[in-house]
This record gives sequence, structure tokens and C-alpha cells, in this order.
Amino acid sequence: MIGRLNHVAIAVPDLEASIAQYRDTLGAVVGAPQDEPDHGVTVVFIELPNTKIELLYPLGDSSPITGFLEKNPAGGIHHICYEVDDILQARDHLLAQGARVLGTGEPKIGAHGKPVLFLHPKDFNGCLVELEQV
Ligand SMILES: C[C@@H](C(=O)O)C(=O)SCCNC(=O)CCNC(=O)[C@H](O)C(C)(C)COP(=O)(O)OP(=O)(O)OC[C@H]1O[C@@H](n2cnc3c(N)ncnc32)[C@H](O)[C@@H]1OP(=O)(O)O
Ligand SMILES: [Co+2]
Repeated sequence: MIGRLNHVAIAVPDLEASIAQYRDTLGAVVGAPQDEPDHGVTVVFIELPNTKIELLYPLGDSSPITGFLEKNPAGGIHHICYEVDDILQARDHLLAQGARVLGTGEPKIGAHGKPVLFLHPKDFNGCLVELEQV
């Protein structure tokens, strides 16, 4: 059911410093910061030849990454995103398997303009999973 790795997301405490580090120290192609108010984050995509890195920084008063950054003040890997062909079919299969789909259970439009869903990290070895329909 899951396909390609779409991105690995890293929550960061200082977005400008992380942008400079990926661009100047690691020599990567770094995109412009993009506010995602529906998700409570500002994102920056870093294009790698085989996948993307998504830098995450809190946006607004109730960002879903605030608690994570409090527990991990230096930042850390926050989630991985797998591609799926049919997100509703994937969701229904996962629910039938006993996995917990976060939020309302209905896909939201993600940073690439495509439907996304999140799965509870406690159901996947402590790893928050995002699914993106491509
Ligand atoms: C724009 C879009 C895109 O790419 O298109 C995005 O990615 S938006 C990316 C941002 N959006 C999201 O993350 C949406 C989905 N996330 C959520 O609904 C939430 O962040 C939860 C994953 C449910 C966590 O919520 P919250 O921090 O309030 O819960 P909590 O502090 O009570 O945490 C419950 C337990 O889960 C653990 N926990 C929390 N966040 C975690 C993470 N990212 N990875 C692994 N474990 C995590 C906590 O340490 C805790 O474990 P212990 O009990 O053992 O201490
Ligand atoms: Co993501």
C-alpha cells in the first residue's frame, strides 16, 4: 500500500539557522519558507536527489509541534511521509487494522497541495507517519 518516501520532517528551534546550515554547510537546494496555517507550521523543503527533507517550525498558538520541541529543544526527526495512491482506501485499511488516524480522520490538504493524513506514533514504533496521496 505505501509507496515512495516523500519526505522526512525535522522540527527545528531556529528556522533561519537551519536554512543556512542546509544551504551553506550541507550544500543543499533549500526552498522558501511556506506558512501552512491549517497545519500550524511553517515548512521549508530541501530537495535531495531521491527524496525531500521538510524543516518544521511552529506557526500560531496551537501548533502540533510545540510539545515536541519542548521535549526536544535542539529539534529532532518529527515524522516520515509515505506516498499512497488512494488515501481514503489507505485510511480505511489502516483503521480496519487497528491503527489510529489522527485529527478528524478526514484528509487535509498538505504542503504539496495533496491530501494528507497522520497516524499515531505509538502505533508505529514511536514514529509519527504521514500519508500523502500523490
Ligand atoms: C504540512 C504537512 C505536510 O507535510 O504536508 C505537515 O507535515 S504538518 C506537520 C505537523 N502536523 C502534525 O504533526 C499533525 C499530527 N500530529 C498530532 O496530531 C500530534 O502532534 C500528536 C502526534 C498526536 C502528538 O500530540 P501532542 O504533542 O499533543 O501529544 P503528547 O505530547 O501528549 O504526545 C503523546 C505521546 O506521543 C509522543 N510524540 C508526540 N509527537 C511525536 C512525534 N512527532 N514523534 C514521535 N512521538 C511523538 C510524545 O512524546 C508522547 O509520548 P510519551 O507519552 O511516551 O511521552
Ligand atoms: Co510532512
